[in-house]
Amino acid sequence: MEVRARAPGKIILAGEHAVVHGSTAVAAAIDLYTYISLHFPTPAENDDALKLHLKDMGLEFSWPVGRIKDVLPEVSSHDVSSPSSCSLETLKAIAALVEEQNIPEANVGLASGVSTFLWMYSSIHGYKPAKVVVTSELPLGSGLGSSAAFCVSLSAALLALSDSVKLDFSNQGWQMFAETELELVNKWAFEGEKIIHGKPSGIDNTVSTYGNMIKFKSGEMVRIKTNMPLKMLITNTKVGRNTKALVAGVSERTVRHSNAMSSVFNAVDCISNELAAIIQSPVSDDLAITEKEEKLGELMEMNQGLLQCMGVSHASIETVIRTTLKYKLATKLTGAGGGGCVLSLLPTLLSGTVVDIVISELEACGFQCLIAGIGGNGVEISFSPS
Ligand SMILES: Nc1ncnc2c1ncn2[C@@H]1O[C@H](COP(=O)(O)OP(=O)(O)O)[C@@H](O)[C@H]1O
Ligand SMILES: C[C@@](O)(CCOP(=O)(O)O)CC(=O)O
Ligand SMILES: [Mg+2]
Repeated sequence: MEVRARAPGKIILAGEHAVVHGSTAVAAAIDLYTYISLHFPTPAENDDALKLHLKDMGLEFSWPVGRIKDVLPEVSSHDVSSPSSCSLETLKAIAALVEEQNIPEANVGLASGVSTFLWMYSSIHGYKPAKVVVTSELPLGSGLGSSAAFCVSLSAALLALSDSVKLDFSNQGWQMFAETELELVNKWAFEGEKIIHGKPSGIDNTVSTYGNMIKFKSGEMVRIKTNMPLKMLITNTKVGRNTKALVAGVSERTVRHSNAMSSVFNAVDCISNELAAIIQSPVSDDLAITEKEEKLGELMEMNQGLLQCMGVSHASIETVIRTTLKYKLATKLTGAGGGGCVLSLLPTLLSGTVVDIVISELEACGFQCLIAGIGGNGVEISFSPS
């Protein structure tokens, strides 16, 4: 039996970083996915290793299950139905297992993903041999939530073949989990995100699990139904950055200037709530849509100004803002910032020719542009006999 899981990436329309400090944020799933396949060897295959194949990078890792048991003797006693956090001590032991694999210098960022894998796998399946293959359509470390899509798809695949979840294996094609199972998938994924992000708000794993569009505050999600067409140009500045370091930087600034930062976070909270209200309000005609788009654009620009206050913008992001402003497009960073991806709102009445010109100007700067579908399904799984 083999299971495949796929989980989407996301864009944050408003509220990144502030959401870590209790403000509201608004996020939507995008139609770019991370895929995980999980296969338990048959006795005939006589394999006693846990194998992880990161196909896009051409990297394969393998641990004898006995070695994992020696290094992590406690981890398999986890109650799968109630996830808890990975302790610092366990994380240190896992780091030794990761180090043995000699991840190439150019891919060191993957170490936290590999640690997350080892912890989630052994917590849910103990010391059982398996082969796990990962592929992703998402750029890693770019603000589109690759870390959450990885944790959610991994959590879904692992739980799908665990005793804690009951599923219909005979179903063909992609299928969704029931509500209580989704909750468990999301909880495990959040614990995984903690290993990668340090202090995640939970918005990324939640939108990747449930899909569509959500409003999120202090761990609570409210589903949003869009009442207007929403088209965003996503520009990847290709400047690498790390969410954990950026989140920590904002926290340090919050300690230094607590009153000023709490006003910034409060302003972001108002922006996210207003943005969500606009997206949800009914529209009667094209004029109403144009008015709503103008308000959304203004709110995105205000949010970007506040992200700059938090210290998470970057020269490459400012270049995208300047370039798109020539065509009157509103732009803000999405995700952790510091480089990574930037969103520009494409109004409904904007001509395709202008969009093409903006894209070619941005690509001439060395950036990469894409227009992703917004608001699709969350995590799904599919079974195949093998
Ligand atoms: N497909 C994947 N395989 C292995 N690790 C992954 C994968 N996707 C994400 N990760 C982990 O997540 C990290 C990127 O997460 P992060 O810095 O939060 O950026 P983002 O979530 O915006 O892409 C990677 O460096 C890696 O450790
Ligand atoms: C900055 C933050 O708000 C979003 C991070 O998203 P990403 O990992 O850059 O895709 C952090 C969080 O909410 O956990
Ligand atoms: Mg992330």
